Amino acid sequence: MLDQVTDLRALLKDPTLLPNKAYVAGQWIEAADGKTFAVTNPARGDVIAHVPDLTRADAARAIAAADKARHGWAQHTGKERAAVLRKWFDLCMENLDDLGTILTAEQGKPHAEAKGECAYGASYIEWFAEEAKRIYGETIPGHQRDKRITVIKQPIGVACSITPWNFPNAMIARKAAPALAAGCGFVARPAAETPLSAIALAVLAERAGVPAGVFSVITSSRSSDIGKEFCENPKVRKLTFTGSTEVGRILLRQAADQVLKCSMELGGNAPFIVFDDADLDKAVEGAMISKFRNNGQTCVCANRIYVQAGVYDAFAEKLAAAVNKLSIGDGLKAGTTTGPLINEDAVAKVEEHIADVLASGGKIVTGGKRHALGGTFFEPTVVTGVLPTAKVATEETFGPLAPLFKFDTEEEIIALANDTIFGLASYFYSRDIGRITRVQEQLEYGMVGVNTGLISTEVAPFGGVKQSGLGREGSHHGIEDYLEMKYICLSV
Ligand SMILES: NC(=O)C1=CN([C@@H]2O[C@H](COP(=O)(O)OP(=O)(O)OC[C@H]3O[C@@H](n4cnc5c(N)ncnc54)[C@H](OP(=O)(O)O)[C@@H]3O)[C@@H](O)[C@H]2O)C=CC1
Ligand SMILES: O=C(O)[C@H](O)CS(=O)(=O)O
Repeated sequence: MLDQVTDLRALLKDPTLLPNKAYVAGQWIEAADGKTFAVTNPARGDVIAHVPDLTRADAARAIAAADKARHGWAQHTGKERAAVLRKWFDLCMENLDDLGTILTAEQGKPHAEAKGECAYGASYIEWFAEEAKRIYGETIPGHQRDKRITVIKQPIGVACSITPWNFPNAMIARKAAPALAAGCGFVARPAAETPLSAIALAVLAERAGVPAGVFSVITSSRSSDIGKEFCENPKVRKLTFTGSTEVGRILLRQAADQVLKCSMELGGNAPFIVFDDADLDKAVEGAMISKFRNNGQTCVCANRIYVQAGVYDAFAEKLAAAVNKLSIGDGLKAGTTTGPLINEDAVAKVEEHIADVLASGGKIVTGGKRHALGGTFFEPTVVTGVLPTAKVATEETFGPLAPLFKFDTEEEIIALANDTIFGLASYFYSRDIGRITRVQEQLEYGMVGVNTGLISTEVAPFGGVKQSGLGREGSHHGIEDYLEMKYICLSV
């Protein structure tokens, strides 16, 4: 338990996973001015570590080191880079228990779920270890008799990442893995709330043989300063960001001056649709995983739950019964299924959305208020009678609120589901193949779960359309964002 731990390392099998330093140019460093910032456990509010509060100058040093080290790294064969990434994957899996403890302590999700995230993150390292060997070019029949045309793919150069607190391991792994597989240099800046998972990943990358300078981790509370360095430093050729659409817009504006290539995994507002012909028990199972994974703090969470009129009451009753089985508590306590929210702002957002639903006649079926545990713990909540004009219909709750909207027809629900600036994930349950075919093609989203509430995997292209992002992560598509295509015309 973390009741009064002032140093998380006391809970680890391998305390060397947390040097509580930043990793820059192959060195474990403090901030030049000695400044640090505290990392707190959201379940208890106690400080579990202090890490260096690096500056823009430190980020510039990491970028310069990456720009120097990347050339030697790119001269490795794909197979040689694959071997290093495979070793990194193996070390992540060997240290899964400790990586999970670190993640739970800084982010709050239950230990089993945290280990699941770290295995999910490692799966991207494993996947791109394999993709490193398959960066193929092509030959094209010449347009003239004396011309020979080839196309080769080369690493884009220095890539920088900015990642959120909700998946502090997997979001970095999902970016660093393709970048390193492609032969890039990589500088990661994790969220200030959750820097420890990134530090542990760097420890294991160093042990796996990633050359000094190729991979750096900038721990800093100065997100804007570091972001500006990433966008303005001419040595940087790629920015990859996961976080809110609001911050994504800021970064895209900043990146424009350098015409910086950007990948953006941004906000979502996923519809979860249950048709009359659905298997209700499977739909409830899918709604639970989609809505309450990470306590509702994922970009692909069901944000709006639409239930066709004929099964609305039955679904609401079944969902509330499942929600009431959740076990709220400290993520390091055995049996916990749901941890705290990340901070007070997150609690306020959930309270705001619930109050808004109630003000327009909605009803609480279960939950609805802060949990008796106090702090940022919140009762998982189901509300009915939600109107299309509710805030939760257009804003991302990012918390444990399941708002049930009623609908009548297929045409009506397609229009409602698509009526958003977002387009990341969507889900629907039906057993009618004609309806499944029509609906999956009409939903304007980057990802569609049909009769499932969990779609994230390294083998498929993860990403959104509209204002949910640019580019895809994972799958054989994921490495393309870290490569440049070169056309060579040889006159013979
Ligand atoms: N599409 C996807 O895959 C995902 C999308 N998201 C979205 O992100 C939001 C929740 O995550 P949250 O962390 O609050 O999102 P934020 O967008 O607030 O923060 C994301 C990251 O950006 C950093 N940041 C914030 N402002 C700036 C800036 N001006 N310049 C550079 N970096 C900055 C943050 O640093 P710091 O926290 O230290 O300030 C953090 O590391 C939700 O909207 C969610 O939907 C989240 C995860 C995945
Ligand atoms: O940050 C997120 O919300 C993740 O992208 C969700 S997932 O990849 O773990 O599904």
